[in-house]
Amino acid sequence: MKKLKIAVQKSGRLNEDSMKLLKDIGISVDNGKDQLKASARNFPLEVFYLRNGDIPQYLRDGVVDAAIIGENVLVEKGQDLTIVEKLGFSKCKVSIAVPKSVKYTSIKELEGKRIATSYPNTVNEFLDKNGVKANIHIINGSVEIAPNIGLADAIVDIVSSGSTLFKNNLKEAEVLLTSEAVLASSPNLDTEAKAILNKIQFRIQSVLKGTSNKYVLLNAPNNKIDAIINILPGMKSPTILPLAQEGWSSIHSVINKNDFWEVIDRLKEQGAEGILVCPIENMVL
Ligand SMILES: Nc1ncnc2c1ncn2[C@@H]1O[C@H](COP(=O)(O)OP(=O)(O)OP(=O)(O)O)[C@@H](O)[C@H]1O
Ligand SMILES: O=P(O)(O)OC[C@H]1O[C@H](OP(=O)(O)OP(=O)(O)O)[C@H](O)[C@@H]1O
Ligand SMILES: [Mg+2]
Repeated sequence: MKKLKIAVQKSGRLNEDSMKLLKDIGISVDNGKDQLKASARNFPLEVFYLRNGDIPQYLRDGVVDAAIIGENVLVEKGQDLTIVEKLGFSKCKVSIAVPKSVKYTSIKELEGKRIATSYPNTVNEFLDKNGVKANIHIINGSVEIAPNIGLADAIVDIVSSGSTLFKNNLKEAEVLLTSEAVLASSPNLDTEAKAILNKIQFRIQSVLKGTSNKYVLLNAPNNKIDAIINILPGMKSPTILPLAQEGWSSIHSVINKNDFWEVIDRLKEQGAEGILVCPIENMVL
């Protein structure tokens, strides 16, 4: 039976969440700290543990069919590759940063300056778009140190909390892109590989929908049901069941995680009691 070959970062920021996602979609596979590949026990999938930065070339060459990879790496090295699904973890930005002491008002100020980065294509594209010419110095790690040791006037690197910039006396000047982990695919998948990838995508979508929603159960007096239903949209419409206590009902529904606390406050105002909130593992619509 045909197996889909999927690349996952061998070690680093994406590894743990990528393996957790595979587990959450019901695929069990050995975590390969010391191995290059492993077969899933219960799904036609072979996992290749690779460096994030090498994955675009492997996808392009068809060595692997799909990958969990940082979107920023695809922007840098894989604009010809397809993003199948955004995965919601490892969110970060790729930004220009300059020393705190420098007055920065526009990208034009980087004309003729030295920029240290591990993302030369991303930087060149941004500079070209803005009609600025600068000298790019490619550095593979600890890019933020470059201005402090006199190697560059500015840097372009990943920013998340901003603490690495802060520690190095730098400030964010421009955001070039925002990124998160994505499921990407090779350009030339055959029908069988596509079918397996579709199954994986469907399962991922169900898990992502589940984790972005919560299941809510509450009790309410019958004369408040209409007001409460207006607050709770639910998937189709809320479920309403009579309670043993006369004049009361139990209402069940699904709420988006982002609206959660605000909705709960409004439910309480309308007389909801005994509110239970449960996580949703999967949501198949
Ligand atoms: N501080 C961060 N916060 C959130 N996401 C991040 C952060 N740093 C990196 N990432 C994301 O995780 C990906 C992997 O980063 P990591 O530092 O683990 O590996 P790397 O050194 O870029 O890659 P390789 O696997 O090639 O060694 C990045 O491409 C980016 O998408
Ligand atoms: O804004 P922050 O939250 O500080 O995150 C940004 C830092 O995180 C990443 O480095 P990482 O810790 O992955 O180390 P690395 O440079 O060795 O990859 C990235 O290269 C930045 O340096
Ligand atoms: Mg890193």
